[in-house]
Amino acid sequence: MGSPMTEITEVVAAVLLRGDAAASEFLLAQRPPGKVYAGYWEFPGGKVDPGETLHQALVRELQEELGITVNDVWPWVCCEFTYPHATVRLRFYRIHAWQGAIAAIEHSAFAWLKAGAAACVEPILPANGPILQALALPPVYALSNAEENGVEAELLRIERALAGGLRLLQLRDKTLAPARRAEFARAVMALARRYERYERYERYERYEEGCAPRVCVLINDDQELARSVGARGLHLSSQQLWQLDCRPDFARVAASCHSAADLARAAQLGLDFVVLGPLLPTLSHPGAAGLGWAEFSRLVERSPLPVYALGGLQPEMLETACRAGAHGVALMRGWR
Ligand SMILES: Nc1nc2c([nH]c(=O)n2[C@H]2C[C@H](O)[C@@H](COP(=O)(O)OP(=O)(O)OP(=O)(O)O)O2)c(=O)[nH]1
Repeated sequence: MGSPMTEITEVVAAVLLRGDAAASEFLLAQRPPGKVYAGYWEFPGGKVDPGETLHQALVRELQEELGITVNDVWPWVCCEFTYPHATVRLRFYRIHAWQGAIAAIEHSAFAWLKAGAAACVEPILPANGPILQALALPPVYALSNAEENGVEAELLRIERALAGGLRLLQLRDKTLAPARRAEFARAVMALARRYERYERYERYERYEEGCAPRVCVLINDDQELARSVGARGLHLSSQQLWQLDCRPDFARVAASCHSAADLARAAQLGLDFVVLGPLLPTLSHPGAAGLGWAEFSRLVERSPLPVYALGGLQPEMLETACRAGAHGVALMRGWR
């Protein structure tokens, strides 16, 4: 028999969401007196009973705790955390629809919080800090494609997209000549600054001066360029993922992953999110078979980091991706 410290308690937790993607809110609930961590705020949910599937446990917990019925749930991130009382494996699910009115059957109070803004309740269960950060990520991660579109046309596309609400952009274009790429990066940063609005985000020390930029540009592969143009984000290739021994010092760090080992490495380095692919055959690699949705789901099932699906996707595939466990979609051609 294993010692209690090595046993893992399986827990399911629900991120109930309302509003559209641009201004969504999620529900936190306050743990009642008598429970461990009484008074702390959590996502509704609880332990999986013996013999139950994760889905059955989630449906039961939400009926017992909130009096609502759910059936359409999207698997999202999974993290392990060791408390003095137990080591838990928390499976988070995003839920956009339910039947019944939410009632405080077991909790002391509820609060709807704006995704990406400072949490207005405290204390929050210690395992949940990264979860709130993940909720601040938008559904689309846009990848620049100046190589195909030309720099001027790409700047126009970026400006239009920023005006339309794009918040997460990777400057890719690895084959542009270095001076041209630097010029492009400076121009992209100038655009991003024009569309940047700051929101208070004081809980997470990673952000300078307690603020999270609403628009984040991540430079692919080049820390020096990222610093020289003032980008707050860095995107690592899967190769760099294995060359670095610690997380580079940027507000947001992401990486490209192709395997379970890459995903584990990104989590170990404490990155913010990853892209995983290629999902489907792409225009750039037409002959290569993609992972497909079933393999994608299998790979992301235990990922503590939010995952964007990448490769041959269209914006309309966002929901399919989310049902497979993705946080969102990374697009090179389909964003506008
Ligand atoms: N429900 C929930 N539990 C969380 C979250 N974050 C987090 O670390 N946990 C931990 C706290 C607990 O150790 C464990 C959940 O156990 P619990 O005591 O709430 O489980 P339960 O509802 O089945 O309650 P009980 O029958 O044991 O009284 O997971 C979260 O966001 N939601």
